[in-house]
Amino acid sequence: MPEIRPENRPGNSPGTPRDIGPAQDLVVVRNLRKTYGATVAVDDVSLTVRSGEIFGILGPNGAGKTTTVESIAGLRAPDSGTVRVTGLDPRKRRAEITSLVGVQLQASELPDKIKAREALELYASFYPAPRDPGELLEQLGLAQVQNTAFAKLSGGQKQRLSIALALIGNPRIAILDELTTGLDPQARRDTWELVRGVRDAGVTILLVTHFMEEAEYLCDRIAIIDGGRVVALDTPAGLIAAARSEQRISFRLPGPLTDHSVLTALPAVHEVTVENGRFVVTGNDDLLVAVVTELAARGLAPLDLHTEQTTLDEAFLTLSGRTSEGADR
Ligand SMILES: Nc1ncnc2c1ncn2[C@@H]1O[C@H](COP(=O)(O)OP(=O)(O)OP(=O)(O)O)[C@@H](O)[C@H]1O
Repeated sequence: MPEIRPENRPGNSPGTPRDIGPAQDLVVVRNLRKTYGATVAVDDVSLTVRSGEIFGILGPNGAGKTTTVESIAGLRAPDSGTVRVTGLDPRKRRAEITSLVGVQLQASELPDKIKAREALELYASFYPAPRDPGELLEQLGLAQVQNTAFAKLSGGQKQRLSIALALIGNPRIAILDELTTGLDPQARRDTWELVRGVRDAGVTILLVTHFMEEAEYLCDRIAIIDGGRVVALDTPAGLIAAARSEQRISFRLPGPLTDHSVLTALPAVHEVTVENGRFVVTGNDDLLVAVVTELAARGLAPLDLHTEQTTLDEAFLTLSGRTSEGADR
């Protein structure tokens, strides 16, 4: 019996997990460099995307994100370095790469009058083993608007259509670039759930974004790119941990604590301040347990206790050495 490889199996759908086997290195980028005249778009990028993950490329405008993923899709020729997708050179194996890698079309690139279903059927005709357009319309919640002209679709529907177009060729990898830009919060959430469903069905996702919240919510691993270089690459939790220099807790006390040195003497504590009767204590990872235990030994239970977490936003700023104005673009 011939082997049916997952990427050739028709009808894979969100909610029907593919049997993709153990994770493998699907995309391997080594020392990628790409210039446009005097502009260094990508200086030196190395990363590996494993099968089954949602891999995020996060960074400010002009960081080199799009040039990196376009090189992976074979749309740009690197000046130096190597790119391999399932071991293939995307510039030399165009036909295979086109089937393996689905690229999200920017929604505005479709003609106004084309209907959602027509667009999908047209794109399906470009691929050797496409997915069924009707099934994709159903799965992406577009069946009701399949005969609606593109210009009349809502922002969320246009975005879902662009995801459908990235998936129509039944790819192993989908590149989604600025997936939710311009969407309202509900449409953004809906799109995130959809992307998770696509991944759960076995499509590896390479997600380009400059939204921290999106990267933190969706991605298994994230490469932070800045100035054409990878400045950090880890899980969202790993990036936050790497950037976290100290923990901070704050609380009130039901009774007086006249001598603060009982807290400052604890090895886990760096600093104690009191603002309007509220204690703010910073220290290392053991801070919370150490402080609460010490207070309990004195019969004091802290009230209104808050622990402050480092966010991915703060991690990005720490790891890239940027100011918040520089990151929020
Ligand atoms: N075709 C091109 N010709 C000339 N310069 C380019 C071209 N494409 C990109 N650049 C420049 O290369 C740099 C990196 O661009 P790139 O689009 O890869 O970054 P990005 O991180 O995706 O940015 P954005 O978030 O704005 O899309 C930028 O300075 C950009 O102006």
